[in-house]
Amino acid sequence: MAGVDYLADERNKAEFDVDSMKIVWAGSRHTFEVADRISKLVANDPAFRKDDRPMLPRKELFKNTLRKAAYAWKLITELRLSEEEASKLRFFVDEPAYTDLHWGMFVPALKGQCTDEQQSKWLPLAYKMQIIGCYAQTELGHGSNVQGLETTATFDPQTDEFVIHSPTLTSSKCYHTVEVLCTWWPGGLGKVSTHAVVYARLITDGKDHGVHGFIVQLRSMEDHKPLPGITVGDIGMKFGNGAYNTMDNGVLTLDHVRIPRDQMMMRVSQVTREGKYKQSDVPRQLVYGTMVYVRQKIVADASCALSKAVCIATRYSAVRRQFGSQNGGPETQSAHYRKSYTGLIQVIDYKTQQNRLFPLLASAYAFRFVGEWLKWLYTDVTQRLAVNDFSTLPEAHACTAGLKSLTTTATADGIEECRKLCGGHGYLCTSGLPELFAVYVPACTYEGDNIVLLLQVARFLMKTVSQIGSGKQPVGTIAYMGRVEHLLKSRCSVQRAEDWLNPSQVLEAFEARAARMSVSCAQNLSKFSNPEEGFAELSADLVEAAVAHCQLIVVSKFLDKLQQDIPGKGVKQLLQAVCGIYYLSLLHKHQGEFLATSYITPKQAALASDQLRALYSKVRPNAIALVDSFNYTDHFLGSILGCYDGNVYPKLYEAAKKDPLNDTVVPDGYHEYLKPLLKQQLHSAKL
Ligand SMILES: CCCCCCCCCCCCCC(=O)SCCNC(=O)CCNC(=O)[C@H](O)C(C)(C)COP(=O)(O)OP(=O)(O)OC[C@H]1O[C@@H](n2cnc3c(N)ncnc32)[C@H](O)[C@@H]1OP(=O)(O)O
Ligand SMILES: Cc1cc2nc3c(=O)[nH]c(=O)nc-3n(C[C@H](O)[C@H](O)[C@H](O)COP(=O)(O)OP(=O)(O)OC[C@H]3O[C@@H](n4cnc5c(N)ncnc54)[C@H](O)[C@@H]3O)c2cc1C
Repeated sequence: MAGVDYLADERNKAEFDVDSMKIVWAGSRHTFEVADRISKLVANDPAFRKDDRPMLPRKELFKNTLRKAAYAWKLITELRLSEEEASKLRFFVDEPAYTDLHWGMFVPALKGQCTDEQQSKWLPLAYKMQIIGCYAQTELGHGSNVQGLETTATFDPQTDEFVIHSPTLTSSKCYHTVEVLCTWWPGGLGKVSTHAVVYARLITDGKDHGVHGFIVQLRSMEDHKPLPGITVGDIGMKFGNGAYNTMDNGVLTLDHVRIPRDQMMMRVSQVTREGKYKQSDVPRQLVYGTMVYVRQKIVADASCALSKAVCIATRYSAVRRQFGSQNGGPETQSAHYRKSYTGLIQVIDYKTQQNRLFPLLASAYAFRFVGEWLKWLYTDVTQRLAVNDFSTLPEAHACTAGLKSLTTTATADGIEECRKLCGGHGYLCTSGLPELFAVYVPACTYEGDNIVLLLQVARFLMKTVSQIGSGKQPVGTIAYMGRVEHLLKSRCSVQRAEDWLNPSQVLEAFEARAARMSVSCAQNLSKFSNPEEGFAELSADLVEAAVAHCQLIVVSKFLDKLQQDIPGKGVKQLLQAVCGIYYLSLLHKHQGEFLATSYITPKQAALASDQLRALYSKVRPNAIALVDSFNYTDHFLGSILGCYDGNVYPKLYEAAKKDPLNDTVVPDGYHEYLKPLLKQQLHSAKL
């Protein structure tokens, strides 16, 4: 029946003010209002329909994405949307497209790597989309190993140009031979971009200066055909129907392509007219600056993807009933389970369901807050860099790399868990979860493979441990290492389950675990005469230490958030419970490490589990309101299982009827393949 809210009872149970929580989730009232307005604008416009994506053939799918992106741009210009509103519009359109790379990587690369003069030439064109750009770094043979890139940019002093070239064979220093060496993967490159920021080894006067960024025009502005020397195309279908196949990830070879000297991005280093290489006062690592920026964005995005999956799984878990009495008669399951008017048990009331779902709900909130903090950290480091203060760059690199790894791994795993939490129906495309997973999972690989990034964090940790006692006081997220002596000796003082709600107690537990794991790795490393050999041999332990450090950051930022003034009836109390679920579920999952480092005892671990169960009960009546606080429209969720009114079954039935396979009662192919088969069986049966 239209208009009935099947989740109304659930919503009435909420013990906190949902409207206030919506503002906490959005970050501010202003951000909430913008997001609310723009998400409704998108949801109410049929041009942004997306439920047909899994069914469309690739070419149609891609063209459809071009149409949506062009229409979105038309709206942005006609409605004179601000930068914030425009980026929200692209977000709520919710379709991977070349624009993600143009706005998300090309423009930031121009801003971060170009001189003021270069910016004044290129940025206005990019802002008006008179040129469309991508970020072309990864090659067929080199992704993680950026220093190993083989494309070259050789300065020609005769013409004042660089000659950009992809060699056809990898150089002999490689162990393997790749027949064609080309750029491979960049989004937006395959079919759309007119320009690219290409990363290549800079060679002047026969000397290799390592990898630098160059602005290269790829296609004619007249007819979109590739310019001379350029071969470019799409790399082919990727994981999942619909999903990321809206994006034209591309392949590019450059055959002695000439660009003017001033198209080298010259903020970090320059090549003079005479061909002299000059390094600015800024660290070379700033060439990697765009990656730091995007990793920070990816952390913020993780909470969006996870919260979407959690919203679907939570609403559906409240709708779905399994076991109990069919007719309100005697129970067939334990009386502990809350029963609905029908006598059937809502699956959300099973403790096993809560134990899988609520930590993910808590992670979505935790990632939201750590994402907010990381944005602050990034802004802070950018302001420092502007005045040549590079002191916080290593920490910013470690935090963005580590948190990108931690949050994307947990989110990808979490989306898949949400699919399983929805049982069989979670496997339907109409649940929204298969596509969400397929679109999200490459986040574990792009912008730095998650293990490779954790190894960067581990290097930072080992460096910090080696400097303990040198007088250099660790600061920021690593400040706890300054108290390492205390953390190595101290013991957890929890005596009752409620003691696990004490923030300082919790923080010390996570600090002690992280510090002990790092120190243990450093001690083991010191047994190797060759540190690099030791690092490689112990890399699995080092990755675990890096994860412990990153989890500590997320927990501490959630606890910090709770120190702030949070208005709204019951909002802070609920967030305290959610935060408790986040850290206690981590403690439970990594119990082995907390116990092995001897900070806690088995009894204290058991008390943590008792407290965790108590928090599940506290959160249960608020679960639907907690996911309503994300303020997602049904369009954005793209899921029948997660629809706001909970009217799941009729919608599933209607959607099934609309599947193209049901256009005819008798399927295409019946006369060719089924009828002869059935006839033959009939014939042999008669025999
Ligand atoms: C709305 C949602 C978001 C939207 C977003 C847009 C859409 C996105 C769509 C998806 C788009 C996907 C797009 C894509 O995928 S774009 C391609 C992304 N590619 C990668 O991420 C490659 C990953 N590899 C690397 O980053 C490097 O090669 C690593 C780091 C692994 C090693 O490197 P290398 O071998 O050279 O380094 P080293 O270990 O010798 O270390 C050397 C020194 O440098 C320091 N260091 C290293 N790195 C950084 C850094 N970054 N900032 C500051 N410092 C850094 C390091 O600490 C060390 O310092 P020290 O110890 O010497 O002091
Ligand atoms: C959907 C998608 C979009 C992308 N978009 C872009 C883009 O726009 N622009 C662009 O330039 N690139 C892009 N990429 C490329 C992406 O950045 C790389 O794939 C990524 O950096 C990983 O590098 P790789 O593929 O070389 O993985 P590899 O490094 O080959 O990883 C393979 C395995 O080796 C392991 N490994 C590698 N090195 C080490 C090590 N030192 N120690 C231990 N283990 C190691 C990894 O953990 C992994 O398990 C995209 C990739 C994808 C999937």
